[in-house]
Amino acid sequence: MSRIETDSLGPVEVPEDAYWGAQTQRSLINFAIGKERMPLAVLHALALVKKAAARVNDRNGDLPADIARLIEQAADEVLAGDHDDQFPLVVWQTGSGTQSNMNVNEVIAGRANELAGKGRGGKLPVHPNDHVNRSQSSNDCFPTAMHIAAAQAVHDKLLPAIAELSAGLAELSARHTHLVKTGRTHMMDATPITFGQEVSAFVAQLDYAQRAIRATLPAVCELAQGGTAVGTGLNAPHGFAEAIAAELAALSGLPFVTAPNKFAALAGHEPLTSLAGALKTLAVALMKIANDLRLLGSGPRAGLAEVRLPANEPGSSIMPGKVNPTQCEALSMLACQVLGNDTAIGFAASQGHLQLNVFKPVIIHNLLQSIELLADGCRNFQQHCVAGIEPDAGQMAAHLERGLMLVTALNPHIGYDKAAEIAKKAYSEGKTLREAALELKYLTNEQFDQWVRPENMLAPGGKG
Ligand SMILES: O=C(O)C[C@H](O)C(=O)O
Repeated sequence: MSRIETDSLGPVEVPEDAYWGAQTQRSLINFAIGKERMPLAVLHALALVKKAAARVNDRNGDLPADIARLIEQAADEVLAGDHDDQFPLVVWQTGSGTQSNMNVNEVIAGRANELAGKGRGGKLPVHPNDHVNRSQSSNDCFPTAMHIAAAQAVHDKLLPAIAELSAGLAELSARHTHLVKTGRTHMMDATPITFGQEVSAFVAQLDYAQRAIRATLPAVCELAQGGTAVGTGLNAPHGFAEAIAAELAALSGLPFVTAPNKFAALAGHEPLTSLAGALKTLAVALMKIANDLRLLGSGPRAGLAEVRLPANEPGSSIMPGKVNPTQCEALSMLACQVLGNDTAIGFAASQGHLQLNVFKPVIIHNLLQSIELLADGCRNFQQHCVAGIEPDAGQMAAHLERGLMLVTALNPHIGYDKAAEIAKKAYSEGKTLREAALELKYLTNEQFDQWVRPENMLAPGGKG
Protein backbone atom coordinates (compact mmCIF):
# COMPACT_ATOMS: atom_id res chain seq x y z
CA MET A 1 0.00 0.00 0.00
CA SER A 2 1.31 3.45 -0.82
CA ARG A 3 0.34 7.10 -0.77
CA ILE A 4 1.40 10.02 -2.95
CA GLU A 5 3.75 12.69 -1.57
CA THR A 6 5.00 15.64 -3.58
CA ASP A 7 8.08 17.81 -3.79
CA SER A 8 9.20 20.50 -6.24
CA LEU A 9 9.87 17.84 -8.90
CA GLY A 10 6.36 16.38 -8.66
CA PRO A 11 4.52 13.43 -7.13
CA VAL A 12 6.24 10.33 -5.69
CA GLU A 13 4.77 7.11 -4.34
CA VAL A 14 5.87 6.34 -0.76
CA PRO A 15 4.96 3.36 1.43
CA GLU A 16 1.73 4.10 3.26
CA ASP A 17 3.19 3.40 6.71
CA ALA A 18 6.25 5.64 6.19
CA TYR A 19 6.48 9.02 7.88
CA TRP A 20 8.93 10.25 5.28
CA GLY A 21 7.98 12.12 2.11
CA ALA A 22 8.99 12.55 -1.50
CA GLN A 23 12.61 13.60 -1.07
CA THR A 24 13.51 10.66 1.16
CA GLN A 25 11.85 8.32 -1.32
CA ARG A 26 13.79 9.82 -4.25
CA SER A 27 17.05 9.33 -2.36
CA LEU A 28 16.15 5.68 -1.69
CA ILE A 29 15.58 5.17 -5.41
CA ASN A 30 18.54 7.20 -6.68
CA PHE A 31 21.17 6.06 -4.17
CA ALA A 32 20.92 2.30 -3.77
CA ILE A 33 24.61 2.27 -2.93
CA GLY A 34 26.12 0.03 -0.29
CA LYS A 35 24.75 -0.92 3.08
CA GLU A 36 26.20 1.91 5.18
CA ARG A 37 23.26 3.80 6.63
CA MET A 38 23.60 7.39 7.77
CA PRO A 39 24.52 6.93 11.45
CA LEU A 40 21.55 7.21 13.80
CA ALA A 41 23.65 9.52 15.98
CA VAL A 42 23.64 12.08 13.15
CA LEU A 43 19.89 11.73 12.61
CA HIS A 44 19.22 12.15 16.33
CA ALA A 45 21.53 15.18 16.36
CA LEU A 46 19.55 16.63 13.44
CA ALA A 47 16.34 16.05 15.44
CA LEU A 48 17.93 17.95 18.32
CA VAL A 49 18.70 20.81 15.91
CA LYS A 50 15.06 20.80 14.72
CA LYS A 51 13.82 20.94 18.30
CA ALA A 52 16.19 23.77 19.20
CA ALA A 53 15.30 25.65 15.99
CA ALA A 54 11.58 25.30 16.71
CA ARG A 55 12.11 26.81 20.17
CA VAL A 56 14.17 29.73 18.89
CA ASN A 57 11.82 30.36 15.95
CA ASP A 58 8.87 30.27 18.36
CA ARG A 59 10.53 32.77 20.69
CA ASN A 60 11.33 35.02 17.74
CA GLY A 61 7.76 34.87 16.48
CA ASP A 62 8.92 33.10 13.31
CA LEU A 63 6.76 30.02 13.90
CA PRO A 64 3.23 29.79 15.26
CA ALA A 65 3.43 28.37 18.79
CA ASP A 66 1.24 25.36 18.02
CA ILE A 67 3.43 24.40 15.03
CA ALA A 68 6.58 24.77 17.15
CA ARG A 69 5.06 22.54 19.82
CA LEU A 70 4.14 19.86 17.30
CA ILE A 71 7.67 19.93 15.86
CA GLU A 72 9.17 19.65 19.32
CA GLN A 73 6.91 16.74 20.24
CA ALA A 74 7.75 14.82 17.07
CA ALA A 75 11.46 15.63 17.48
CA ASP A 76 11.34 14.29 21.03
CA GLU A 77 9.93 11.02 19.74
CA VAL A 78 12.77 10.79 17.23
CA LEU A 79 15.27 11.53 20.00
CA ALA A 80 13.73 8.79 22.13
CA GLY A 81 14.41 6.34 19.29
CA ASP A 82 10.71 5.78 18.52
CA HIS A 83 11.19 6.29 14.78
CA ASP A 84 14.63 4.86 14.11
CA ASP A 85 13.20 2.72 11.29
CA GLN A 86 12.21 5.91 9.43
CA PHE A 87 15.78 6.78 8.45
CA PRO A 88 16.68 4.35 5.67
CA LEU A 89 19.10 6.53 3.68
CA VAL A 90 22.69 5.55 3.04
CA VAL A 91 25.93 7.47 3.50
CA TRP A 92 26.59 7.54 -0.26
CA GLN A 93 24.16 10.33 -1.17
CA THR A 94 24.40 14.07 -1.68
CA GLY A 95 27.64 15.36 -0.19
CA SER A 96 25.88 18.09 1.80
CA GLY A 97 23.68 15.58 3.62
CA THR A 98 20.62 17.38 2.21
CA GLN A 99 18.70 14.14 1.73
CA SER A 100 19.21 13.07 5.34
CA ASN A 101 18.31 16.57 6.50
CA MET A 102 15.12 16.31 4.41
CA ASN A 103 14.54 12.80 5.75
CA VAL A 104 14.49 14.26 9.28
CA ASN A 105 12.40 17.27 8.17
CA GLU A 106 9.89 14.95 6.48
CA VAL A 107 9.65 12.44 9.32
CA ILE A 108 9.19 15.17 11.92
CA ALA A 109 6.59 16.94 9.75
CA GLY A 110 4.91 13.64 8.88
CA ARG A 111 4.61 12.65 12.52
CA ALA A 112 3.65 16.18 13.63
CA ASN A 113 0.82 16.15 11.09
CA GLU A 114 -0.35 12.82 12.45
CA LEU A 115 -0.22 14.25 15.99
CA ALA A 116 -2.34 17.14 14.68
CA GLY A 117 -4.95 14.64 13.50
CA LYS A 118 -4.29 15.15 9.78
CA GLY A 119 -2.99 11.70 8.93
CA ARG A 120 0.57 10.51 8.44
CA GLY A 121 2.94 12.49 6.21
CA GLY A 122 2.00 15.45 4.06
CA LYS A 123 2.73 19.12 4.60
CA LEU A 124 -0.25 20.35 6.59
CA PRO A 125 -0.31 21.88 9.08
CA VAL A 126 3.46 21.27 9.44
CA HIS A 127 5.60 21.73 6.33
CA PRO A 128 9.03 20.01 6.22
CA ASN A 129 10.80 22.98 4.64
CA ASP A 130 8.80 26.00 5.75
CA HIS A 131 8.43 24.94 9.38
CA VAL A 132 10.80 22.13 10.41
CA ASN A 133 13.69 23.53 8.34
CA ARG A 134 12.83 27.14 9.24
CA SER A 135 15.87 29.49 9.44
CA GLN A 136 18.13 26.60 8.35
CA SER A 137 19.84 25.03 5.36
CA SER A 138 21.34 21.55 5.14
CA ASN A 139 24.61 23.40 4.69
CA ASP A 140 24.56 24.59 8.30
CA CYS A 141 22.40 22.05 10.09
CA PHE A 142 24.18 18.97 8.71
CA PRO A 143 27.67 20.09 9.86
CA THR A 144 26.08 21.17 13.13
CA ALA A 145 24.69 17.66 13.55
CA MET A 146 28.11 16.21 12.65
CA HIS A 147 29.73 18.21 15.44
CA ILE A 148 27.01 17.37 17.96
CA ALA A 149 27.16 13.64 17.17
CA ALA A 150 30.97 13.60 17.36
CA ALA A 151 31.14 15.57 20.62
CA GLN A 152 28.47 13.39 22.24
CA ALA A 153 30.16 10.15 21.17
CA VAL A 154 33.55 11.30 22.47
CA HIS A 155 32.11 12.60 25.71
CA ASP A 156 29.65 9.79 26.47
CA LYS A 157 31.48 6.76 25.11
CA LEU A 158 35.11 7.25 24.19
CA LEU A 159 36.57 9.20 27.12
CA PRO A 160 34.98 6.90 29.74
CA ALA A 161 36.25 3.84 27.84
CA ILE A 162 39.81 5.19 27.69
CA ALA A 163 39.60 5.95 31.41
CA GLU A 164 38.49 2.38 32.11
CA LEU A 165 41.38 0.83 30.19
CA SER A 166 43.83 3.29 31.65
CA ALA A 167 42.70 2.49 35.21
CA GLY A 168 43.09 -1.24 34.52
CA LEU A 169 46.62 -0.78 33.20
CA ALA A 170 47.55 1.56 36.05
CA GLU A 171 46.40 -1.07 38.51
CA LEU A 172 48.46 -3.76 36.72
CA SER A 173 51.48 -1.47 36.78
CA ALA A 174 51.05 -0.64 40.48
CA ARG A 175 50.81 -4.34 41.41
CA HIS A 176 54.21 -5.07 39.87
CA THR A 177 56.43 -2.12 40.70
CA HIS A 178 59.19 -4.43 41.98
CA LEU A 179 59.01 -7.23 39.43
CA VAL A 180 62.34 -6.90 37.59
CA LYS A 181 62.62 -8.27 34.06
CA THR A 182 64.58 -7.87 30.86
CA GLY A 183 64.12 -4.64 28.97
CA ARG A 184 64.29 -4.86 25.18
CA THR A 185 65.28 -2.34 22.54
CA HIS A 186 65.31 -3.12 18.81
CA MET A 187 63.51 -6.28 20.05
CA MET A 188 66.89 -7.35 21.51
CA ASP A 189 67.87 -7.88 25.15
CA ALA A 190 68.68 -4.61 26.90
CA THR A 191 69.11 -3.44 30.50
CA PRO A 192 66.54 -4.36 33.16
CA ILE A 193 63.20 -2.73 33.76
CA THR A 194 60.31 -3.58 36.07
CA PHE A 195 57.05 -4.91 34.72
CA GLY A 196 55.42 -1.97 36.49
CA GLN A 197 57.61 0.45 34.54
CA GLU A 198 56.87 -1.33 31.28
CA VAL A 199 53.11 -1.10 31.80
CA SER A 200 53.34 2.48 33.09
CA ALA A 201 54.35 3.48 29.55
CA PHE A 202 50.99 2.21 28.27
CA VAL A 203 49.15 4.33 30.84
CA ALA A 204 51.13 7.41 29.83
CA GLN A 205 50.49 6.75 26.13
CA LEU A 206 46.76 6.56 26.77
CA ASP A 207 46.92 9.72 28.85
CA TYR A 208 48.64 11.54 26.01
CA ALA A 209 46.00 10.31 23.55
CA GLN A 210 43.07 11.31 25.73
CA ARG A 211 44.59 14.78 26.22
CA ALA A 212 44.98 15.09 22.45
CA ILE A 213 41.32 14.12 21.99
CA ARG A 214 40.12 16.54 24.69
CA ALA A 215 42.14 19.34 23.14
CA THR A 216 40.08 19.08 19.94
CA LEU A 217 36.72 19.38 21.72
CA PRO A 218 36.46 23.18 22.04
CA ALA A 219 36.60 23.50 18.23
CA VAL A 220 34.26 20.55 17.75
CA CYS A 221 31.80 22.37 20.04
CA GLU A 222 31.72 25.34 17.64
CA LEU A 223 28.58 25.02 15.51
CA ALA A 224 27.88 26.08 11.93
CA GLN A 225 24.18 26.68 12.65
CA GLY A 226 23.05 30.12 11.57
CA GLY A 227 25.27 30.25 8.47
CA THR A 228 22.40 28.83 6.33
CA ALA A 229 23.24 28.31 2.64
CA VAL A 230 26.66 29.94 2.13
CA GLY A 231 27.66 31.23 5.55
CA THR A 232 25.98 34.65 5.36
CA GLY A 233 22.94 33.58 7.38
CA LEU A 234 20.34 34.52 4.75
CA ASN A 235 16.79 33.63 5.93
CA ALA A 236 17.88 33.26 9.55
CA PRO A 237 17.03 36.16 11.85
CA HIS A 238 19.66 38.27 13.56
CA GLY A 239 20.98 36.47 16.66
CA PHE A 240 19.65 33.06 15.56
CA ALA A 241 23.14 31.48 15.49
CA GLU A 242 23.95 32.44 19.07
CA ALA A 243 20.47 31.58 20.34
CA ILE A 244 20.37 28.11 18.80
CA ALA A 245 23.90 27.28 20.00
CA ALA A 246 22.82 28.22 23.54
CA GLU A 247 19.65 26.14 23.16
CA LEU A 248 21.65 23.14 21.92
CA ALA A 249 24.09 23.53 24.80
CA ALA A 250 21.21 23.57 27.29
CA LEU A 251 19.49 20.57 25.67
CA SER A 252 22.65 18.45 25.41
CA GLY A 253 24.66 19.53 28.44
CA LEU A 254 27.69 20.08 26.21
CA PRO A 255 29.36 23.50 25.83
CA PHE A 256 28.25 24.30 22.29
CA VAL A 257 28.85 27.82 20.97
CA THR A 258 28.38 29.42 17.61
CA ALA A 259 31.34 29.11 15.23
CA PRO A 260 33.14 32.45 14.81
CA ASN A 261 33.33 32.11 11.02
CA LYS A 262 30.38 30.41 9.35
CA PHE A 263 32.03 30.40 5.92
CA ALA A 264 34.76 28.12 7.25
CA ALA A 265 32.27 26.07 9.26
CA LEU A 266 30.41 25.13 6.04
CA ALA A 267 33.33 24.77 3.67
CA GLY A 268 36.11 23.37 5.86
CA HIS A 269 36.21 20.55 8.40
CA GLU A 270 39.37 21.29 10.34
CA PRO A 271 37.88 20.60 13.80
CA LEU A 272 36.75 17.10 12.80
CA THR A 273 40.04 16.52 10.97
CA SER A 274 41.88 17.36 14.21
CA LEU A 275 39.63 15.00 16.13
CA ALA A 276 40.32 12.26 13.57
CA GLY A 277 44.04 12.93 14.03
CA ALA A 278 43.71 12.60 17.79
CA LEU A 279 41.79 9.34 17.30
CA LYS A 280 44.69 8.19 15.15
CA THR A 281 47.02 8.99 18.05
CA LEU A 282 44.90 6.77 20.28
CA ALA A 283 44.89 4.00 17.65
CA VAL A 284 48.67 4.22 17.39
CA ALA A 285 49.01 3.86 21.18
CA LEU A 286 46.57 0.94 21.27
CA MET A 287 48.46 -0.80 18.48
CA LYS A 288 51.68 -0.60 20.51
CA ILE A 289 49.95 -1.85 23.66
CA ALA A 290 48.28 -4.76 21.86
CA ASN A 291 51.48 -5.73 20.05
CA ASP A 292 53.62 -5.58 23.20
CA LEU A 293 51.21 -7.70 25.20
CA ARG A 294 50.92 -10.36 22.52
CA LEU A 295 54.69 -10.41 22.15
CA LEU A 296 55.19 -10.74 25.91
CA GLY A 297 52.49 -13.42 25.97
CA SER A 298 53.90 -15.40 23.05
CA GLY A 299 54.59 -19.07 23.56
CA PRO A 300 53.56 -20.62 25.85
CA ARG A 301 56.62 -22.88 25.42
CA ALA A 302 58.56 -21.39 22.53
CA GLY A 303 57.97 -17.68 22.93
CA LEU A 304 58.79 -14.96 25.45
CA ALA A 305 55.98 -16.20 27.74
CA GLU A 306 56.58 -13.44 30.28
CA VAL A 307 52.89 -12.73 30.72
CA ARG A 308 49.88 -15.00 30.65
CA LEU A 309 46.93 -13.51 28.79
CA PRO A 310 43.49 -14.78 29.79
CA ALA A 311 42.41 -17.93 27.95
CA ASN A 312 39.03 -16.68 26.79
CA GLU A 313 38.26 -19.27 24.14
CA PRO A 314 39.88 -22.13 22.23
CA GLY A 315 42.08 -20.54 19.59
CA SER A 316 42.32 -23.21 16.95
CA SER A 317 39.89 -25.42 15.07
CA ILE A 318 42.66 -27.92 14.35
CA MET A 319 45.35 -27.54 17.02
CA PRO A 320 43.99 -28.87 20.30
CA GLY A 321 44.60 -26.80 23.41
CA LYS A 322 45.95 -23.78 21.52
CA VAL A 323 44.96 -20.40 22.92
CA ASN A 324 45.54 -17.22 20.94
CA PRO A 325 45.90 -13.52 21.88
CA THR A 326 42.56 -12.73 20.26
CA GLN A 327 41.84 -9.52 22.17
CA CYS A 328 45.17 -8.10 20.98
CA GLU A 329 44.26 -9.12 17.44
CA ALA A 330 40.87 -7.40 17.57
CA LEU A 331 42.34 -4.25 19.10
CA SER A 332 45.13 -4.01 16.55
CA MET A 333 42.72 -4.65 13.66
CA LEU A 334 40.41 -1.88 14.75
CA ALA A 335 43.42 0.40 15.12
CA CYS A 336 44.16 -0.29 11.42
CA GLN A 337 40.59 0.66 10.55
CA VAL A 338 40.92 3.92 12.51
CA LEU A 339 44.15 4.76 10.64
CA GLY A 340 42.34 4.12 7.36
CA ASN A 341 39.36 6.21 8.44
CA ASP A 342 41.68 9.06 9.34
CA THR A 343 43.12 8.97 5.83
CA ALA A 344 39.64 8.97 4.27
CA ILE A 345 38.60 11.86 6.52
CA GLY A 346 41.71 13.81 5.55
CA PHE A 347 40.99 13.39 1.84
CA ALA A 348 37.31 14.25 2.29
CA ALA A 349 37.94 17.27 4.49
CA SER A 350 40.48 18.63 2.01
CA GLN A 351 37.76 18.77 -0.67
CA GLY A 352 35.89 21.90 0.31
CA HIS A 353 35.13 23.83 -2.87
CA LEU A 354 34.34 27.53 -2.58
CA GLN A 355 31.48 27.90 -0.07
CA LEU A 356 30.79 24.23 0.76
CA ASN A 357 32.51 20.96 1.49
CA VAL A 358 30.35 18.25 -0.08
CA PHE A 359 32.05 15.24 1.48
CA LYS A 360 30.23 15.53 4.77
CA PRO A 361 28.50 12.12 5.04
CA VAL A 362 31.72 10.17 4.47
CA ILE A 363 33.54 12.30 7.05
CA ILE A 364 31.02 11.70 9.80
CA HIS A 365 30.50 8.04 8.89
CA ASN A 366 34.22 7.35 9.27
CA LEU A 367 34.62 9.51 12.35
CA LEU A 368 31.75 7.93 14.26
CA GLN A 369 32.91 4.46 13.25
CA SER A 370 36.37 5.24 14.61
CA ILE A 371 34.96 6.57 17.88
CA GLU A 372 32.71 3.55 18.33
CA LEU A 373 35.45 1.04 17.49
CA LEU A 374 37.93 2.74 19.82
CA ALA A 375 35.44 2.99 22.68
CA ASP A 376 34.25 -0.60 22.35
CA GLY A 377 37.83 -1.75 21.77
CA CYS A 378 39.18 -0.09 24.93
CA ARG A 379 36.34 -1.52 27.04
CA ASN A 380 36.65 -5.04 25.66
CA PHE A 381 40.41 -5.03 25.95
CA GLN A 382 40.22 -3.98 29.58
CA GLN A 383 37.51 -6.46 30.52
CA HIS A 384 38.65 -9.48 28.51
CA CYS A 385 42.41 -9.04 28.47
CA VAL A 386 44.06 -6.55 30.82
CA ALA A 387 41.92 -7.51 33.84
CA GLY A 388 43.14 -11.11 33.54
CA ILE A 389 46.82 -10.58 32.77
CA GLU A 390 49.27 -12.35 35.07
CA PRO A 391 53.03 -11.93 34.72
CA ASP A 392 55.16 -15.08 34.86
CA ALA A 393 57.76 -14.03 37.46
CA GLY A 394 59.76 -17.25 37.00
CA GLN A 395 60.12 -16.76 33.27
CA MET A 396 61.06 -13.11 33.75
CA ALA A 397 63.74 -14.09 36.29
CA ALA A 398 65.10 -16.79 33.98
CA HIS A 399 65.40 -14.36 31.07
CA LEU A 400 67.06 -11.80 33.33
CA GLU A 401 69.51 -14.36 34.65
CA ARG A 402 70.53 -15.44 31.14
CA GLY A 403 70.58 -11.89 29.81
CA LEU A 404 73.86 -10.35 28.70
CA MET A 405 73.08 -6.67 29.00
CA LEU A 406 73.39 -6.67 32.79
CA VAL A 407 77.02 -6.19 31.80
CA THR A 408 76.17 -2.53 31.14
CA ALA A 409 76.40 -1.97 34.90
CA LEU A 410 80.14 -2.67 34.67
CA ASN A 411 80.83 0.28 32.31
CA PRO A 412 81.56 2.75 35.14
CA HIS A 413 83.90 0.25 36.87
CA ILE A 414 85.92 -1.45 34.11
CA GLY A 415 85.01 0.56 30.98
CA TYR A 416 82.89 -0.24 27.91
CA ASP A 417 85.53 -2.24 26.03
CA LYS A 418 86.24 -4.77 28.79
CA ALA A 419 82.53 -5.07 29.54
CA ALA A 420 81.89 -5.78 25.84
CA GLU A 421 84.59 -8.44 25.88
CA ILE A 422 82.87 -10.14 28.81
CA ALA A 423 79.49 -10.08 27.04
CA LYS A 424 80.90 -11.41 23.77
CA LYS A 425 82.82 -14.21 25.51
CA ALA A 426 79.79 -15.20 27.56
CA TYR A 427 77.59 -15.30 24.45
CA SER A 428 79.99 -17.12 22.14
CA GLU A 429 81.02 -19.70 24.74
CA GLY A 430 77.57 -20.18 26.26
CA LYS A 431 78.75 -19.01 29.65
CA THR A 432 77.25 -16.74 32.28
CA LEU A 433 78.51 -13.18 32.58
CA ARG A 434 80.04 -14.04 35.92
CA GLU A 435 81.98 -16.99 34.47
CA ALA A 436 83.27 -14.93 31.56
CA ALA A 437 84.23 -11.97 33.78
CA LEU A 438 86.13 -14.16 36.23
CA GLU A 439 87.92 -16.03 33.46
CA LEU A 440 89.03 -12.73 31.93
CA LYS A 441 90.11 -11.63 35.44
CA TYR A 442 88.49 -8.20 35.03
CA LEU A 443 86.84 -8.38 38.45
CA THR A 444 86.40 -10.59 41.49
CA ASN A 445 83.45 -12.70 42.48
CA GLU A 446 82.61 -10.19 45.23
CA GLN A 447 82.83 -7.25 42.86
CA PHE A 448 80.47 -9.02 40.45
CA ASP A 449 77.98 -9.50 43.30
CA GLN A 450 78.31 -5.89 44.28
CA TRP A 451 78.16 -4.31 40.83
CA VAL A 452 75.85 -6.55 38.76
CA ARG A 453 72.57 -6.13 40.60
CA PRO A 454 69.47 -5.79 38.39
CA GLU A 455 67.50 -4.16 41.20
CA ASN A 456 70.04 -1.32 41.18
CA MET A 457 69.73 -0.77 37.44
CA LEU A 458 66.23 0.62 37.30
CA ALA A 459 66.61 4.36 37.77
CA PRO A 460 69.02 7.23 37.16
CA GLY A 461 71.78 7.09 39.75
CA GLY A 462 71.51 3.29 39.97
CA LYS A 463 74.96 1.76 40.40
CA GLY A 464 76.37 -1.63 39.66
O1 LIG B 1 20.15 21.59 1.19
C1 LIG B 1 20.46 22.77 1.31
O2 LIG B 1 19.97 23.45 2.19
C2 LIG B 1 21.50 23.40 0.40
C3 LIG B 1 22.17 22.49 -0.56
O3 LIG B 1 23.13 21.69 0.05
C4 LIG B 1 22.87 23.28 -1.63
O4 LIG B 1 23.78 24.09 -1.32
O5 LIG B 1 22.57 23.12 -2.80
